[in-house]
Amino acid sequence: MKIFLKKTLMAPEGPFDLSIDVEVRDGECVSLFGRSGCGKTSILRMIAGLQAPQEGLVKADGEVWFDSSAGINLPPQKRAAGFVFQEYSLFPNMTVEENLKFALRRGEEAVRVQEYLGLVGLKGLERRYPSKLSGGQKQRVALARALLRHPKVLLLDEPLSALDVQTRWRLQDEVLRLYEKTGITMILVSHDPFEVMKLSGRVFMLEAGRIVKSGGPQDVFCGSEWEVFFQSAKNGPRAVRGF
Ligand SMILES: Nc1ncnc2c1ncn2[C@@H]1O[C@H](COP(=O)(O)OP(=O)(O)OP(=O)(O)O)[C@@H](O)[C@H]1O
Repeated sequence: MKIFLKKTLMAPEGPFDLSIDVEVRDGECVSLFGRSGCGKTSILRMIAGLQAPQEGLVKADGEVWFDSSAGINLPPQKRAAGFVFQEYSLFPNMTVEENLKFALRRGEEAVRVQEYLGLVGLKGLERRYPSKLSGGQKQRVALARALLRHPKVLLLDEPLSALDVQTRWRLQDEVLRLYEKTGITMILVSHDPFEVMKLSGRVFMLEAGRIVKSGGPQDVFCGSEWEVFFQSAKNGPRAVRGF
Protein backbone atom coordinates (compact mmCIF):
# COMPACT_ATOMS: atom_id res chain seq x y z
CA MET A 1 0.00 0.00 0.00
CA LYS A 2 1.33 3.40 -0.97
CA ILE A 3 0.50 6.36 1.25
CA PHE A 4 1.73 9.79 0.27
CA LEU A 5 -0.12 12.66 1.92
CA LYS A 6 0.39 16.38 2.28
CA LYS A 7 -1.99 18.63 4.16
CA THR A 8 -1.81 21.73 6.30
CA LEU A 9 -3.43 20.96 9.64
CA MET A 10 -4.85 23.68 11.85
CA ALA A 11 -3.70 23.06 15.39
CA PRO A 12 -4.83 25.44 18.19
CA GLU A 13 -1.22 26.66 18.53
CA GLY A 14 -0.96 27.34 14.78
CA PRO A 15 -0.94 25.49 11.45
CA PHE A 16 1.59 22.80 10.60
CA ASP A 17 2.27 20.77 7.47
CA LEU A 18 1.57 17.09 7.57
CA SER A 19 3.74 15.28 5.06
CA ILE A 20 4.21 11.53 4.96
CA ASP A 21 5.33 9.12 2.29
CA VAL A 22 5.30 5.44 3.24
CA GLU A 23 4.84 1.98 1.78
CA VAL A 24 3.02 -0.59 3.87
CA ARG A 25 3.48 -4.18 2.74
CA ASP A 26 0.50 -6.50 2.28
CA GLY A 27 -0.22 -8.29 5.54
CA GLU A 28 1.92 -5.90 7.56
CA CYS A 29 0.76 -4.30 10.79
CA VAL A 30 2.21 -0.84 11.28
CA SER A 31 1.56 1.67 14.02
CA LEU A 32 1.40 5.44 14.01
CA PHE A 33 2.71 6.66 17.32
CA GLY A 34 3.16 10.16 18.60
CA ARG A 35 1.89 12.88 20.87
CA SER A 36 -1.65 14.08 20.79
CA GLY A 37 -2.32 16.37 17.85
CA CYS A 38 0.60 15.21 15.65
CA GLY A 39 -1.79 14.11 12.90
CA LYS A 40 -2.33 10.35 13.39
CA THR A 41 -6.12 10.38 13.10
CA SER A 42 -5.96 12.76 10.15
CA ILE A 43 -3.75 10.25 8.31
CA LEU A 44 -6.27 7.42 8.88
CA ARG A 45 -9.14 9.67 7.81
CA MET A 46 -7.33 10.62 4.61
CA ILE A 47 -6.66 6.95 3.82
CA ALA A 48 -10.35 6.15 4.42
CA GLY A 49 -11.51 9.09 2.31
CA LEU A 50 -13.18 10.93 5.19
CA GLN A 51 -10.85 13.88 4.69
CA ALA A 52 -8.90 14.96 1.59
CA PRO A 53 -5.22 15.87 1.51
CA GLN A 54 -4.09 18.88 -0.51
CA GLU A 55 -1.74 16.61 -2.39
CA GLY A 56 -1.18 12.90 -2.33
CA LEU A 57 -1.46 9.36 -3.58
CA VAL A 58 -3.21 6.51 -1.79
CA LYS A 59 -3.01 3.15 -3.53
CA ALA A 60 -4.06 -0.22 -2.14
CA ASP A 61 -3.44 -3.51 -3.87
CA GLY A 62 -2.95 -1.75 -7.22
CA GLU A 63 -6.16 0.26 -6.84
CA VAL A 64 -5.85 4.05 -6.75
CA TRP A 65 -8.06 5.57 -4.02
CA PHE A 66 -6.66 9.07 -4.20
CA ASP A 67 -4.36 10.74 -6.68
CA SER A 68 -4.24 14.52 -6.67
CA SER A 69 -2.25 14.66 -9.92
CA ALA A 70 -4.91 12.60 -11.77
CA GLY A 71 -7.90 14.15 -9.97
CA ILE A 72 -8.95 10.80 -8.43
CA ASN A 73 -10.72 10.82 -5.06
CA LEU A 74 -12.83 7.73 -4.39
CA PRO A 75 -15.56 8.21 -1.77
CA PRO A 76 -15.18 6.22 1.49
CA GLN A 77 -17.70 3.55 0.45
CA LYS A 78 -15.64 2.75 -2.64
CA ARG A 79 -12.43 2.28 -0.64
CA ALA A 80 -11.92 -1.20 0.76
CA ALA A 81 -10.92 0.08 4.19
CA GLY A 82 -12.33 -1.13 7.52
CA PHE A 83 -12.35 1.44 10.30
CA VAL A 84 -12.60 0.90 14.06
CA PHE A 85 -12.60 3.99 16.26
CA GLN A 86 -12.08 4.48 19.96
CA GLU A 87 -15.70 5.37 20.51
CA TYR A 88 -18.12 2.62 19.77
CA SER A 89 -19.66 3.45 16.45
CA LEU A 90 -22.48 0.89 16.51
CA PHE A 91 -26.06 1.81 15.69
CA PRO A 92 -27.78 1.87 19.12
CA ASN A 93 -31.21 0.98 17.73
CA MET A 94 -29.94 -2.19 16.02
CA THR A 95 -29.05 -5.53 17.57
CA VAL A 96 -25.56 -6.98 17.18
CA GLU A 97 -26.79 -9.08 14.27
CA GLU A 98 -28.48 -6.11 12.59
CA ASN A 99 -25.38 -3.99 13.04
CA LEU A 100 -23.38 -6.65 11.23
CA LYS A 101 -25.97 -7.27 8.52
CA PHE A 102 -25.91 -3.57 7.78
CA ALA A 103 -22.27 -3.96 6.70
CA LEU A 104 -23.06 -6.69 4.16
CA ARG A 105 -23.19 -5.70 0.54
CA ARG A 106 -26.40 -6.31 -1.40
CA GLY A 107 -26.70 -9.98 -2.29
CA GLU A 108 -24.20 -11.12 0.32
CA GLU A 109 -25.27 -13.96 2.51
CA ALA A 110 -26.35 -13.36 6.07
CA VAL A 111 -24.63 -16.59 7.03
CA ARG A 112 -21.37 -14.67 7.00
CA VAL A 113 -22.66 -12.70 9.97
CA GLN A 114 -22.60 -15.91 12.03
CA GLU A 115 -19.13 -16.72 10.78
CA TYR A 116 -17.82 -13.34 11.87
CA LEU A 117 -19.63 -13.44 15.18
CA GLY A 118 -17.78 -16.71 15.78
CA LEU A 119 -14.51 -15.16 14.68
CA VAL A 120 -14.70 -12.47 17.36
CA GLY A 121 -16.18 -14.78 20.02
CA LEU A 122 -19.65 -13.23 20.17
CA LYS A 123 -21.90 -16.13 19.27
CA GLY A 124 -25.04 -16.08 21.42
CA LEU A 125 -25.12 -12.29 21.66
CA GLU A 126 -26.64 -11.61 18.25
CA ARG A 127 -29.98 -10.35 19.62
CA ARG A 128 -28.47 -7.94 22.12
CA TYR A 129 -28.58 -4.19 21.69
CA PRO A 130 -25.31 -2.26 22.07
CA SER A 131 -26.51 -0.73 25.36
CA LYS A 132 -26.46 -4.24 26.86
CA LEU A 133 -22.90 -4.99 25.80
CA SER A 134 -19.65 -4.30 27.63
CA GLY A 135 -17.10 -1.98 26.04
CA GLY A 136 -14.98 -4.95 24.98
CA GLN A 137 -17.96 -6.69 23.39
CA LYS A 138 -18.87 -3.53 21.49
CA GLN A 139 -15.37 -3.30 20.06
CA ARG A 140 -15.54 -6.96 19.03
CA VAL A 141 -18.74 -6.15 17.11
CA ALA A 142 -17.02 -3.13 15.55
CA LEU A 143 -14.07 -5.33 14.52
CA ALA A 144 -16.38 -7.99 13.04
CA ARG A 145 -18.30 -5.32 11.18
CA ALA A 146 -15.12 -3.83 9.73
CA LEU A 147 -13.82 -7.26 8.67
CA LEU A 148 -17.12 -8.31 7.07
CA ARG A 149 -16.51 -5.91 4.23
CA HIS A 150 -13.32 -7.72 3.12
CA PRO A 151 -11.18 -4.64 3.57
CA LYS A 152 -7.73 -4.47 2.03
CA VAL A 153 -6.66 -2.54 5.08
CA LEU A 154 -7.97 -2.32 8.63
CA LEU A 155 -7.60 1.15 10.16
CA LEU A 156 -7.62 1.03 13.94
CA ASP A 157 -7.81 4.39 15.71
CA GLU A 158 -7.21 3.85 19.42
CA PRO A 159 -9.72 1.00 19.29
CA LEU A 160 -9.02 -0.28 22.78
CA SER A 161 -8.19 2.84 24.72
CA ALA A 162 -11.62 3.21 26.36
CA LEU A 163 -11.37 -0.28 27.89
CA ASP A 164 -10.09 -1.33 31.28
CA VAL A 165 -6.56 -2.72 31.28
CA GLN A 166 -7.49 -6.39 31.52
CA THR A 167 -10.09 -6.22 28.77
CA ARG A 168 -7.64 -4.26 26.74
CA TRP A 169 -4.93 -6.92 27.09
CA ARG A 170 -7.41 -9.66 26.21
CA LEU A 171 -8.60 -7.80 23.15
CA GLN A 172 -5.04 -7.11 22.06
CA ASP A 173 -4.57 -10.89 21.97
CA GLU A 174 -7.80 -11.17 19.99
CA VAL A 175 -6.69 -8.55 17.48
CA LEU A 176 -3.39 -10.39 17.12
CA ARG A 177 -5.25 -13.67 16.53
CA LEU A 178 -7.56 -12.05 13.96
CA TYR A 179 -4.58 -10.47 12.26
CA GLU A 180 -2.78 -13.81 12.01
CA LYS A 181 -5.90 -15.61 10.86
CA THR A 182 -6.97 -13.13 8.20
CA GLY A 183 -3.52 -11.92 7.09
CA ILE A 184 -5.00 -8.46 6.73
CA THR A 185 -2.93 -5.28 6.47
CA MET A 186 -3.43 -3.14 9.57
CA ILE A 187 -2.62 0.44 10.44
CA LEU A 188 -2.96 1.10 14.14
CA VAL A 189 -3.02 4.42 15.96
CA SER A 190 -2.24 4.04 19.62
CA HIS A 191 -0.88 6.11 22.49
CA ASP A 192 0.04 2.98 24.34
CA PRO A 193 3.66 1.87 23.77
CA PHE A 194 2.87 -1.63 25.07
CA GLU A 195 0.08 -2.04 22.56
CA VAL A 196 2.29 -0.79 19.77
CA MET A 197 5.05 -3.23 20.73
CA LYS A 198 2.65 -6.13 20.99
CA LEU A 199 0.74 -5.58 17.77
CA SER A 200 3.00 -3.97 15.24
CA GLY A 201 5.97 -5.08 13.23
CA ARG A 202 6.88 -1.54 12.28
CA VAL A 203 6.34 1.78 13.99
CA PHE A 204 6.22 5.26 12.51
CA MET A 205 6.95 7.84 15.18
CA LEU A 206 5.39 11.17 14.29
CA GLU A 207 6.05 14.71 15.38
CA ALA A 208 3.97 17.58 14.00
CA GLY A 209 2.90 15.66 10.91
CA ARG A 210 6.32 14.21 10.04
CA ILE A 211 7.81 10.79 10.55
CA VAL A 212 10.84 11.33 12.74
CA LYS A 213 11.73 7.68 13.27
CA SER A 214 10.61 4.36 11.85
CA GLY A 215 11.51 0.72 12.20
CA GLY A 216 10.79 -2.21 14.49
CA PRO A 217 9.47 -1.28 17.97
CA GLN A 218 12.89 -1.92 19.50
CA ASP A 219 14.68 0.37 17.02
CA VAL A 220 12.12 3.12 17.47
CA PHE A 221 11.65 3.07 21.23
CA CYS A 222 15.21 2.35 22.38
CA GLY A 223 17.10 5.57 22.84
CA SER A 224 13.87 7.56 22.94
CA GLU A 225 11.91 8.95 25.87
CA TRP A 226 9.75 5.80 25.61
CA GLU A 227 12.64 3.41 26.30
CA VAL A 228 11.63 2.94 29.92
CA PHE A 229 8.26 1.58 28.80
CA PHE A 230 9.91 -0.66 26.27
CA GLN A 231 12.27 -2.13 28.89
CA SER A 232 9.36 -2.57 31.34
CA ALA A 233 7.32 -4.36 28.73
CA LYS A 234 10.19 -6.74 28.04
CA ASN A 235 10.25 -7.58 31.75
CA GLY A 236 6.58 -8.53 31.62
CA PRO A 237 3.31 -7.08 32.83
CA ARG A 238 4.17 -7.35 36.53
CA ALA A 239 7.16 -5.11 36.14
CA VAL A 240 5.00 -2.68 34.23
CA ARG A 241 2.37 -2.49 36.96
CA GLY A 242 5.02 -1.58 39.50
CA PHE A 243 6.29 1.24 37.33
N1 LIG B 1 -9.79 18.70 8.37
C1 LIG B 1 -8.83 19.32 9.05
N2 LIG B 1 -8.21 20.41 8.53
C2 LIG B 1 -7.24 21.02 9.18
N3 LIG B 1 -6.77 20.69 10.39
C3 LIG B 1 -7.37 19.62 10.97
C4 LIG B 1 -8.41 18.88 10.34
N4 LIG B 1 -8.77 17.86 11.15
C5 LIG B 1 -8.01 17.97 12.25
N5 LIG B 1 -7.17 19.02 12.16
C6 LIG B 1 -6.17 19.45 13.15
O1 LIG B 1 -5.03 18.65 12.95
C7 LIG B 1 -4.35 18.41 14.17
C8 LIG B 1 -4.05 16.94 14.31
O2 LIG B 1 -5.24 16.25 14.64
P1 LIG B 1 -5.31 14.67 14.69
O3 LIG B 1 -6.63 14.30 15.28
O4 LIG B 1 -4.98 14.11 13.37
O5 LIG B 1 -4.13 14.33 15.71
P2 LIG B 1 -3.83 13.00 16.53
O6 LIG B 1 -2.35 12.80 16.46
O7 LIG B 1 -4.67 11.89 16.03
O8 LIG B 1 -4.27 13.43 17.97
P3 LIG B 1 -4.88 12.54 19.17
O9 LIG B 1 -3.78 11.60 19.54
O10 LIG B 1 -5.15 13.56 20.23
O11 LIG B 1 -6.10 11.87 18.65
C9 LIG B 1 -5.25 18.95 15.27
O12 LIG B 1 -4.72 20.15 15.76
C10 LIG B 1 -6.58 19.17 14.57
O13 LIG B 1 -7.27 20.26 15.12
